[in-house]
Amino acid sequence: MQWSLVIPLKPLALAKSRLADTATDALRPGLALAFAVDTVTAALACTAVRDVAVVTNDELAGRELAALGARIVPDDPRAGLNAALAHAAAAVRATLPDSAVAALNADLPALRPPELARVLDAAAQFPRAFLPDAAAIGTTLLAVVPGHELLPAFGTDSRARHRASGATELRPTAVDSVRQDVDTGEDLRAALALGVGPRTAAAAARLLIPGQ
Ligand SMILES: Nc1nc2c(ncn2[C@@H]2O[C@H](COP(=O)(O)OP(=O)(O)OP(=O)(O)O)[C@@H](O)[C@H]2O)c(=O)[nH]1
Ligand SMILES: C=C(OP(=O)(O)O)C(=O)O
Repeated sequence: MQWSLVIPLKPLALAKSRLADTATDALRPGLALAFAVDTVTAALACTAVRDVAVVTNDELAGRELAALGARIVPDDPRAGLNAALAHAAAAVRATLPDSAVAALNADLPALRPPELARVLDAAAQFPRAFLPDAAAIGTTLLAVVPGHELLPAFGTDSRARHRASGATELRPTAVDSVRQDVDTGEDLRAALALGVGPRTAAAAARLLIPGQ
């Protein structure tokens, strides 16, 4: 099965606020953009991915991610993450009504295309499925096959919400890079240990993280 991905991205100046103790206000927007560039680059290189739509109102990020080959969908609802994802999924299906759609976070700088393909192949077995994040509290991917609505419920404790909503929790092995979202300095160290993409490696090198 070939997938359309929808990837949400906040305005960079507001993004990754929980990294304030790790990256200054001057460096954080560039770091958030680096995560998104590495995430989208890996997503576009995945054999199971047909197309990638990024839902964002950030102009700079929109330009850079469009240059990589992503479609940019404006975050017209301006009503938070789940409204943005539902809007982007509808935009994708307005063009491709029978597409399989998966929402993927933009903060997966260690993402490896074969690991994403493994997760999407697993998701194809169920109407609606999700992958818990590395902390096992949140969600990094929510996927629906044709004929089913995404019904995103991302945010704090989204693993429990997605489970309660009837989505199947995926448990594939060897997919750490798809689960390693970066919210905190500790998450960033974990992602660096897995091996991040080149943009994040360059941005992180400016942070002087202990142990890097
Ligand atoms: N388009 C859009 N994307 C969003 C919105 N809120 C969050 N996101 C994105 O959703 C993904 C998951 O959000 P978080 O992990 O909480 O990232 P974040 O909001 O940048 O991080 P914090 O500021 O620390 O909460 C990230 O890729 C965000 O950029 C929104 O209102 N609109
Ligand atoms: C949006 C989410 O991410 P975080 O917990 O990183 O805010 C989520 O896990 O649903």
